[in-house]
Amino acid sequence: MSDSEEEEGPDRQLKLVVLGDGTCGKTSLATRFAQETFGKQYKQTIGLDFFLKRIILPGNLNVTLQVWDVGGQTIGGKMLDKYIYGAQGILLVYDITNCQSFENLEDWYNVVKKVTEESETQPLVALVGNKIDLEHMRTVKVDKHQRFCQENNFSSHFVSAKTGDSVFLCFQRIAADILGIKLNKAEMEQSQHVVRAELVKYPEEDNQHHNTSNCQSKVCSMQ
Ligand SMILES: Nc1nc2c(ncn2[C@@H]2O[C@H](COP(=O)(O)OP(=O)(O)OP(=O)(O)O)[C@@H](O)[C@H]2O)c(=O)[nH]1
Repeated sequence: MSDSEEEEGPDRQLKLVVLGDGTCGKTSLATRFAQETFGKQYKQTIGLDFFLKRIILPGNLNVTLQVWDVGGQTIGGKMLDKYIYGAQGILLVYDITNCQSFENLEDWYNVVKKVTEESETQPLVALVGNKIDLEHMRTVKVDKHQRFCQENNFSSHFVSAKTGDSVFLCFQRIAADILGIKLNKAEMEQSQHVVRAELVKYPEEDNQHHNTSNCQSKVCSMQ
């Protein structure tokens, strides 16, 4: 073992379980975080998918996050308890444009409580509102989200798996909270994803240029 490995010590491993209704974006969230990709095509998760990602927290602490992406159809099934068992963090995910996906989190959380009531240590639970790129279609009010967090002592997150907005920050904050590490403002700002939007400039005189192949395209970066 090299000196630097000795100094760093072994990686910490955390099990994070992602729960919520089908199509709220759990797989998209996990793949955005672990692989930095996003697929528009919906492919239902049957049972469970599994992702690993190593992050570094302040103090040079290496943490490997095991992300358990649980299919939305597993609620009521026999395996769900086993997936949740031993988790240090639970992400309760809903789609901000789909009220039902928010209301149903009560059922998901009841399963979590049942599985963990006998455990010595309770998992950290995070409420994650996904699809904030669709803010104009929001049906779940921010107030409702905040109230649910306060009533149950959840940490609060809003993300977009599609654009990547706040996804890394969400996982980083959850890992840091579990390990009792405080992130300062600069560290959190560094983790904010830059959202890239495609700007397309159409020809000014439509009747002269019906062919759009000479459109100019620029990329606009926002934070
Ligand atoms: N606009 C938008 N679409 C998203 C976002 N996240 C996911 N989607 C889309 O929503 C659909 C469902 O996403 P999934 O990640 O497969 O949903 P899931 O929760 O894993 O679904 P199950 O496997 O059934 O549990 C897909 O078509 C995604 O492309 C997002 O942040 N914004």
